[in-house]
Amino acid sequence: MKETILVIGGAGYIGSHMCKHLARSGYQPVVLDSLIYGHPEAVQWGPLIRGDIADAALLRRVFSEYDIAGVMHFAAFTCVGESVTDPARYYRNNVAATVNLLGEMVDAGISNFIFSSTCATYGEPVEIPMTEAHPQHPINPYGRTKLMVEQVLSDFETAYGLRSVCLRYFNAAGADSDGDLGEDHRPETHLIPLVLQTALGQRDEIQIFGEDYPTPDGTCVRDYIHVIDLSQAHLLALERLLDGQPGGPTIWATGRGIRSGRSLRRPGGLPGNRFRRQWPDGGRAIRRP
Ligand SMILES: O=c1ccn([C@@H]2O[C@H](COP(=O)(O)OP(=O)(O)O[C@H]3O[C@H](CO)[C@@H](O)[C@H](O)[C@H]3O)[C@@H](O)[C@H]2O)c(=O)[nH]1
Repeated sequence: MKETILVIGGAGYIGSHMCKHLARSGYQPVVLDSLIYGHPEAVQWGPLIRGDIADAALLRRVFSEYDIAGVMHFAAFTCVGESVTDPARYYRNNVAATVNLLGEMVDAGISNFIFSSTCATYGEPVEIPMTEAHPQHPINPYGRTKLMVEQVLSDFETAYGLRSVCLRYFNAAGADSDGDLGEDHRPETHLIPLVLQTALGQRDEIQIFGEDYPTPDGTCVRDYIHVIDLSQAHLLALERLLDGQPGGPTIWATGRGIRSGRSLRRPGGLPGNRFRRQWPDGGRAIRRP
């Protein structure tokens, strides 16, 4: 058995896939999750500690109980629209609680940190394809919370030697190929699960947000990367730090943008096409932040 890795948010979508991948690769994942959004049944490859990273006493207990070689952090709030309407919730959880975690890691002498950042730290692209050097001007509070943590990490490395890799990734999609895990947000706000739920008749309708983007059908473009590929990316980043190599930011994407409007084509294997394009007021679909 290799090292023990603390996976914060390991009961969530990407975090749970990460735990399975860690276990298969010979590591022992230990999950810390508040279970606000996580699913306890998704934690199958190691212990689950229920708690919040804002709780310093809990973190101290976890760090003294386990010999933790590295921390992977997936426990952010991620709904872009909600971050606009309730930014306090996002800055408290995504920034303040994460700074608490990092401070406790420094005190415990744990110096390897893998951070799930986001391409949302870039804002509107000024050049495509984007590289790590692309200017970072996030356009919503969610993206700003992630950028702030990236900046904190840079300062913590300089001052305390806390090394980190920030994975700025695009839209996670897909599910575990054995069927053990999948995507299950409650409430669900993500495009692909919503399309599938609509096609299955579990929802009456889906709206495509925005028809005035500079694309052939006017809908927004995203780059969807498979969650298993993302797990492998996180593992490579972790092993780089465990090998003593320097960290830094890194982009993960497929390089192939897909328009939201294309998601309304009949999903493979599902009967018929339940989607009817309809706008009650005859107007255009409004963009979401
Ligand atoms: O009912 C819906 C839901 C979404 N969309 C659009 O579909 C695209 C994808 O949306 P969604 O699946 O909600 O993902 P994002 O808003 O792009 O955000 C995700 O992807 C980001 C990286 O791109 C991550 O940082 C976030 O955590 C993650 O929620 C966007 O253009 C949305 O406006 C719709 O048109 N209708």
